[in-house]
Amino acid sequence: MPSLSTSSVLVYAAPMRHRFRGITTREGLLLRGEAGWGEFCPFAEYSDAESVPWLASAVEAGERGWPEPVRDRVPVNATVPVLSPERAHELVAASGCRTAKVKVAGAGTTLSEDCDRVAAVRSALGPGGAIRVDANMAWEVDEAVHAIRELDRAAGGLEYAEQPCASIEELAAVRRRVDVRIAADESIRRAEDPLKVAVAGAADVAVIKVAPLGGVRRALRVAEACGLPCVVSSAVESSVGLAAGLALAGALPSLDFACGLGTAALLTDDVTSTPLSPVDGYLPVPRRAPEPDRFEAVRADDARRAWWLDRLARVQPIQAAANRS
Ligand SMILES: O=C(O)CCC(=O)c1ccccc1C(=O)O
Ligand SMILES: [Mg+2]
Repeated sequence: MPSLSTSSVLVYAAPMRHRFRGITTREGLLLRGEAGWGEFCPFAEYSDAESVPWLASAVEAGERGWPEPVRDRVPVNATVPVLSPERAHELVAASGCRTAKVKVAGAGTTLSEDCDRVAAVRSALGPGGAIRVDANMAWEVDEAVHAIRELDRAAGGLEYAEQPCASIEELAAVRRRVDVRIAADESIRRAEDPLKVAVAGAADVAVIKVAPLGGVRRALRVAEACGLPCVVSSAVESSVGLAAGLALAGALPSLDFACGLGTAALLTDDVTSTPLSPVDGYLPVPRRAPEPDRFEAVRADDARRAWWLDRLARVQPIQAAANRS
């Protein structure tokens, strides 16, 4: 993106319905190229170097667009933050989704609270639904083995447990000891070598995210190389960023599980009047990102806009150089 006029750069700040990953407002920068809109939204604490693939993903959307899809819709999971059982039940029942991903092991919470939340989600889904849990690396191996067994019982069967521990070696150790499938998330998106996970026999499922992997094409290569069934998941972007995730899910040769792309529901508002909110548990595979025609509703203040423009200006030259080499 050689010259970005400021009119084609929008910075949004959308409040979240529930605290998620420690954040209460999701921010990001939208940029427009020949092919459409792209989203650049690394989390605030990410370094400039870590933000490079996120920009590559936005530039791909803006300048090239995405490869041809092989399906026109994608099943998605409801994403359940650390909430009371009552609110978790409500959220899942209202989602229309047949799969729910429940966040567990949140700071200051107990396993018994997690079990109660998971049981409430089962009652909302009924016996035919699928429940997965995500511990975001919170457990040690023994703790994970114990928690996964308890949660599996409380859920009446878990589809998989996502990233129970931090390291690949720990994931492999847990996987040998439990009957529940193990999914790798952080191990893939922040690993130097994303494929190490499969090699180590550490996971049954790979969670892949477009932005941290540097765009749809690069994520497709990671998916192919890892040789595992993939779940495409969001980084809780606006619908502009979600569209890239759907393009990836739409282009994967096979898709065996629901994707974590139903996260528009976690934001109180979106940048577009045509948000990618699931209907009956599915999202369409779009050819390009939706127009941010409701951007005014979530326009960031001048200070946050300046912060994002600064970040973009620092990351752009690094990304452009990486692209050339
Ligand atoms: O997978 C989902 O259902 C939603 C996406 C999600 O959970 C997520 C969103 C932002 C950052 C991290 C994660 C995660 O999977 O850990
Ligand atoms: Mg995860």
